[in-house]
Amino acid sequence: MDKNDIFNEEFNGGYAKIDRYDETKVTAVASHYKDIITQLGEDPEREGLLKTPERVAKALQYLTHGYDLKPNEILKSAMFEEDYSQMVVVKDIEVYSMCEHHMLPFFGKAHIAYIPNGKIVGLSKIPRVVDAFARRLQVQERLTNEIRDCIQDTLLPMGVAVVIECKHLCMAMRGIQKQNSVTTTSAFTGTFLSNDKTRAEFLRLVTANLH
Ligand SMILES: Nc1nc2c(ncn2[C@@H]2O[C@H](COP(=O)(O)OP(=O)(O)OP(=O)(O)O)[C@@H](O)[C@H]2O)c(=O)[nH]1
Ligand SMILES: [Zn+2]
Repeated sequence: MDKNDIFNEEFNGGYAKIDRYDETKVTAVASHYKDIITQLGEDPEREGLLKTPERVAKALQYLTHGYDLKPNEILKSAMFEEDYSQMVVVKDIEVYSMCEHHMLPFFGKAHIAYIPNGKIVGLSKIPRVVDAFARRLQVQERLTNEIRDCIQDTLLPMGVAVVIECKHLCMAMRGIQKQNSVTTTSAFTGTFLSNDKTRAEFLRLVTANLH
């Protein structure tokens, strides 16, 4: 099976099959989590917690499965020559990532545009690229730049625009505890950088989604 699809297929089916996980990693991570549960003052042997180390290990493996994906290969698998040179915008792409400082989730939406230069890409591949970079330990700024660079370097379009807006749980359920703050990051190449009108058009198309 295509490695890019291992977790997606399982989760499209609504259920994660245990045999798809890397059992060696699951066992190693789970044993650490058993210690962590003890250190937190809990009893890892009580019924509700017995399988928790393994569950957490599998959850973390899923939440970081982007390391196993090759985003540039994802794009290359569906690039088509096409004489279309207007902006292509894919907006409201759900983002779920983990902040690398606290390993707590940050989540929100990505809005992505490119202007073709002889080639278009299969639309679903853009959210797949977002996931490939988001499902890692991240900061929002690097996530934004990595998506931009991948699309620019692989598809070689006239320009790429990426806007991401996320809530960070490390700022909501701990720390500064701001429940409603949203962080917006953006990254541009080519025409989106050099042409104010093009950038404004992109921002106009996605602004309705910004908080
Ligand atoms: N720039 C950036 N910062 C982030 C992101 N996710 C979390 N952070 C911040 O990373 C910083 C880590 O700062 P530290 O002072 O080392 O950690 P801390 O003591 O837990 O900080 P507080 O969250 O302020 O309590 C915090 O300010 C977080 O808000 C991100 O995606 N981008
Ligand atoms: Zn954080």
